[in-house]
Amino acid sequence: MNSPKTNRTAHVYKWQIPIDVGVALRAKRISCREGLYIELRSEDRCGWGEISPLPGFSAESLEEAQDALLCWTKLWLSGEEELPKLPSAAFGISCALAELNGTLPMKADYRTVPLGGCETEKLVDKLAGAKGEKTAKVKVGFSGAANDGITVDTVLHAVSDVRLRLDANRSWTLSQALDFAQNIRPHYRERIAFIEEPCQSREESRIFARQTGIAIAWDESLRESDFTFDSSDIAKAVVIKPTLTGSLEKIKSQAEAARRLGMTAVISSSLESSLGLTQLARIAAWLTPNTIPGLDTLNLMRYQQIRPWPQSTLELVPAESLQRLI
Ligand SMILES: O=C(O)CCC(=O)c1ccccc1C(=O)O
Ligand SMILES: [Mg+2]
Repeated sequence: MNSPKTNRTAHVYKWQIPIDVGVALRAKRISCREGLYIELRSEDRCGWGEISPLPGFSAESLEEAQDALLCWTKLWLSGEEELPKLPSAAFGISCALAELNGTLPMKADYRTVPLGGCETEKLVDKLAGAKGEKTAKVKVGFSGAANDGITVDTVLHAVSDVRLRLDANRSWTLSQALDFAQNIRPHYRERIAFIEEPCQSREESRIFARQTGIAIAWDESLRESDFTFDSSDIAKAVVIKPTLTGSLEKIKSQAEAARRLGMTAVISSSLESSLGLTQLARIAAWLTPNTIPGLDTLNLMRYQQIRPWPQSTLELVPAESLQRLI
């Protein structure tokens, strides 16, 4: 059901949250996460969305996203519906519209895959004590490829029921990536669910997968203009970051394209605030019900806003405390 064109109201909020990005962002360090919220009302219904382009990852700036959002809001109030082109704005607005229209299911997947760097002892301790499905995500590519391989092998050896998602963010040449694999015992390699983007080029990453038997996933590649879903692609998974991708419709079509090819689609964070993250948990439960999403980034932030993540002990800042633009 679409909202009637009369009785519409809208607010836009601007916010900043101190953040310690740790290993999540590599060289692109930021100390403050900034963004916008849109709040749409029609009759007695309400929908929220988060628009927070990620510096170093989004092509658009916050200023550009804000201009697009304010312009769209004016048009929506007068009865228009068409989404802006900028991915962060299209994503946040489409979430707000989906909430308003009741098309974003409430059921959420609040499981996360704990995210960390290659600090063996910490990781082994944390995983040894974990219950249920043991999957962790480890950022590699910081301390030399061979070293990373040794660490990964050690963790797979120490925690016999762990599965790892690894992320190299295109750090390695093919020969470095092969050095990494060389240090992981072949029978442990199947417990690497995937490694995201091991090499600088897609073709090298594919050679790495063929030569080592280690599953690879596309993250950055998925958002490049020459990327296509291809049934002969050796990659086992794709990482979908909605803030960097666009509308819910586009997210849905990528998740469906992956499923048709038998690839795993993983909904993942672009360091959204708790409002956006809880919506990503709902999107994951809806579109990728058999896959734990990659949303372990809330604890990098100083506090939550508007909506709390269940079990989080971070302070929750309500809408009334945020700066309202309209
Ligand atoms: O995917 C996850 O599990 C966590 C999110 C994450 O790693 C990330 C977060 C922001 C920007 C880039 C990345 C990345 O995948 O490299
Ligand atoms: Mg990644």
